[in-house]
Amino acid sequence: MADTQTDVKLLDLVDISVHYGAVVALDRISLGVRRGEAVAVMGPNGAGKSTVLKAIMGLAPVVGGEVYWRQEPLAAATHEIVKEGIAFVPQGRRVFTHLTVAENLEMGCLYLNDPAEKDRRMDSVMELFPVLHEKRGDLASQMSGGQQQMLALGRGLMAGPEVLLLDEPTLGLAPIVVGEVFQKVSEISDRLNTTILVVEHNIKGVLDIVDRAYVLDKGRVVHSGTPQSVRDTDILTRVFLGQYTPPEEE
Ligand SMILES: Nc1ncnc2c1ncn2[C@@H]1O[C@H](COP(=O)(O)OP(=O)(O)OP(=O)(O)O)[C@@H](O)[C@H]1O
Repeated sequence: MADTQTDVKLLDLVDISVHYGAVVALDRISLGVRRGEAVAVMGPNGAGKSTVLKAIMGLAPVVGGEVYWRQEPLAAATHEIVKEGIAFVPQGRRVFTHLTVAENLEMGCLYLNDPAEKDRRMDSVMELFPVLHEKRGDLASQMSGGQQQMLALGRGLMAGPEVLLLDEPTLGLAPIVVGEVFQKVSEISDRLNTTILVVEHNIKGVLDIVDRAYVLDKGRVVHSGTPQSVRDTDILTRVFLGQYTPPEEE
């Protein structure tokens, strides 16, 4: 459960702007996640959702603002961020298809020089995802899309993260599998108490498993609050139909 008594964020983006040349992908957005929370980032295509995660990972051209991690500016290089306790599960799963399931999982904690801890994490991931245990010797290429997504989540967990960043975990999956992925994300949040920031296009599914949500439109936060606060407004309809006008322009 999140520490909702305080507004202290474990991961906090303050006034972040990202420009890709003339394209303003993020325009002074502020959003964050408290320890133990599961938070969704939603919005139409091109709203800037993936860029939020890339800005945290040092993979986007941030031109203004600051990313704070445990209340200090996040200064680690992209390849070092996982050691800080932040794991990124990218869009499209990106598993290593020519490696086995177990080898893919090991890739999640390459930097770890503690075989006992590696085994402990492997056991914990296999317990959470029985299918990965069952198929541990199979090539990842032999797995279905849903199983590859479980593998991608498992690989992220092998880093032993405090925060898991998930970019569209249900994209391209069959409806029946979508429910299973949300169920697993929910278990990761509830059972492992891992803090989660998830970008997701499946509004209904994601609102059922998060504590809070941000709605983005054209690089700005246009709503933030509990899932119920999102359901109670017509903000999503307006942004998805392109009918949202920022207050200062109304
Ligand atoms: N590498 C890039 N070069 C140029 N423009 C980019 C790049 N990456 C993203 N953009 C632009 O930045 C804006 C935000 O993109 P982003 O991918 O973050 O949106 P999104 O909300 O995740 O969209 P989607 O739901 O389609 O994935 C878009 O206008 C996009 O075209």
